[in-house]
Amino acid sequence: MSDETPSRRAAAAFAQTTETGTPVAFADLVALLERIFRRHGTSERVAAILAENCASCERDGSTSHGVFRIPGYVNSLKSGWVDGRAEPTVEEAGPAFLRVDAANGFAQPAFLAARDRLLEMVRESGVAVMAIRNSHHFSALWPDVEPFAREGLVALSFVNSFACVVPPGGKAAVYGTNPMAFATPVAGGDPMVFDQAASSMANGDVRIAAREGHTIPPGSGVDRDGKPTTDPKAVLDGGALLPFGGHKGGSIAFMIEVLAAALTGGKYSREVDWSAHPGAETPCTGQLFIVIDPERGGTGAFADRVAGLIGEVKQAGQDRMPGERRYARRVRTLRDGIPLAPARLAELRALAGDA
Ligand SMILES: NC(=O)C1=CN([C@@H]2O[C@H](COP(=O)(O)OP(=O)(O)OC[C@H]3O[C@@H](n4cnc5c(N)ncnc54)[C@H](OP(=O)(O)O)[C@@H]3O)[C@@H](O)[C@H]2O)C=CC1
Ligand SMILES: O=C([O-])C1=[NH+]CCC1
Repeated sequence: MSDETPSRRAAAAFAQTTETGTPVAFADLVALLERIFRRHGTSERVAAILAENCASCERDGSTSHGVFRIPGYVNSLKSGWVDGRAEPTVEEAGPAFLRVDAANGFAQPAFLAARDRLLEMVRESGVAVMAIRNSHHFSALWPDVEPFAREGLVALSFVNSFACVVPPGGKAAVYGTNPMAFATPVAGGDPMVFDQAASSMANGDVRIAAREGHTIPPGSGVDRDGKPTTDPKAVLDGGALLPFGGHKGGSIAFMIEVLAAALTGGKYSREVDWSAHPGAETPCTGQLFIVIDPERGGTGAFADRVAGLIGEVKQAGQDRMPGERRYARRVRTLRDGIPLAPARLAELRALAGDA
């Protein structure tokens, strides 16, 4: 399998340093992360949800949003920027529209608080929308959407983040790295899930590249003077990323600001102001879900048709579909343990207060 996206190359470079680390069983990693979250002020429920989510990212090799992010979660909690005990409120805005106020808490517990009702709405109406606001999303999106596809549904999700991406030709960062994810059932196989930033790279991968001393690919970002740079530190220090694919990625970043912020009542990436909370890292914005029952299309063969299309794509020469790398790593790490660099493991144990 080739891994040619710039951010995947950066993540792979990071992953290589951890592949040789201490193998940790998935359940043990979840338990360790849960202790960290509880120790830093989240409720038991929030700790369990975030620990499972973050450990799943590490298990699947989504390293830009795995345990690398734990100090960021902790710093946001310590700074008082995010409420680890927030109680989301769920409101019905119509027969197929849920509005969720995450109350300055994390996005995943807010999402899970409304998920069962969303599923009922999809079964009743064939489609339903969940609009979450005042939510901190600091993770990958695939853990949110993959389970829908395993339940036979098509799901889309969009999140905006904090201003660190300039519009094409622009000088000021307006957009976040703004990921979107899509998940569909596939007959006889795992769901096809793609989950990608609207920027050339995720901010997390730029930070990993800076920490590991790697350059980033040409065309990924600009420095504080708007000049192209391959130095990740210049991007982080007053510079910015570019959207992927020029104006086309710029339009997707724009759409995601509209769907995840304007529509939900969350903040635009540009409006995120954490200056009063030094150390905070989790952007407080919004998230939109659209979930569809594909059986309402009436073909009776939806998942077979998708499987057929994937067959044709591969026959035409694409060596793998999005998600397949993650699934392969999931099998491997559930069997052999998740390799963690000893220094990283020690850091996590210290954050958990382990002796
Ligand atoms: N919460 C937030 O605000 C943000 C979160 N993120 C998260 O960061 C993560 C990384 O984003 P990004 O760097 O854009 O992702 P990548 O470019 O690494 O990957 C994007 C998608 O393309 C797939 N893919 C990668 N290489 C190939 C290939 N050679 N052939 C076919 N498919 C391929 C990946 O599948 P696979 O996973 O199987 O490799 C993935 O679904 C995402 O999970 C995203 O949600 C990003 C920005 C902000
Ligand atoms: O990697 C990224 O771009 C981000 N992850 C969470 C907020 C932004």
